[in-house]
Amino acid sequence: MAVAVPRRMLFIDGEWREPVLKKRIPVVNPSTEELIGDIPAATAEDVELAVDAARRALSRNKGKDWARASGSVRAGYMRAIAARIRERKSQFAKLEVMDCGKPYDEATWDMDDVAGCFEYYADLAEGLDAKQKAPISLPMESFKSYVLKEPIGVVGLISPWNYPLLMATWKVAPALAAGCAAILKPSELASLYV
Ligand SMILES: NC(=O)c1ccc[n+]([C@@H]2O[C@H](COP(=O)([O-])OP(=O)(O)OC[C@H]3O[C@@H](n4cnc5c(N)ncnc54)[C@H](O)[C@@H]3O)[C@@H](O)[C@H]2O)c1
Ligand SMILES: NCCCC=O
Repeated sequence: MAVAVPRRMLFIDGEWREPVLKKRIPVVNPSTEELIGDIPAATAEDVELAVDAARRALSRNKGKDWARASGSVRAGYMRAIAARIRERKSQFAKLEVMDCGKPYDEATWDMDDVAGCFEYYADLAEGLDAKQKAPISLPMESFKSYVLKEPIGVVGLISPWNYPLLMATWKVAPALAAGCAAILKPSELASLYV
């Protein structure tokens, strides 16, 4: 059942980095109470870097790369994430068993839910394209009005320990579908999947 615990780092600006202050948090397997590894402890310094990178990502290429890309472009990335989750389902499930003590079968169902959640929001992202600039009927023909759906920008997401990857996905997938840039702060109690 046990899998090798990878050495985790922070993913900021498209690359894996050590935290600025190099602090780490021990990871204990709740079933065996063994120390099985550690995870990076981000501090305000790392958050500043992440926020800065997220803002730059949103404005890159005048927003056309992500925030103002079509919903179907974003959906393509989200379906690719879902496919990779399915490919590595067993590995992720085993890490969650060691990380938060849930049964393997349940962790496996959770991974199916994770992939399904990315696909669900990919569908919604595609649906956004058809709704974009939907006209609003007004009583005077000299005025025109329509609905323009825009991402709110950079969002900060805090997720819990008990369904680590699934609860992160419940927050990350809708944010990506909407065209936001997301900064995820997973639980310090269960973050081996990151
Ligand atoms: N636990 C669940 O089953 C569940 C289900 C659905 C959604 N959620 C959502 O997940 C989120 C977390 O839920 P939870 O049950 O872990 O709640 P919680 O209140 O126990 O959250 C604790 C987490 O919040 C972090 N936190 C608190 N203040 C912070 C701060 N100022 N800066 C950075 N991190 C801070 C802690 O480090 C910890 O990781 C909530 O938004 C909750 O609505 C949880
Ligand atoms: N099936 C997942 C439920 C997660 C928490 O509300």
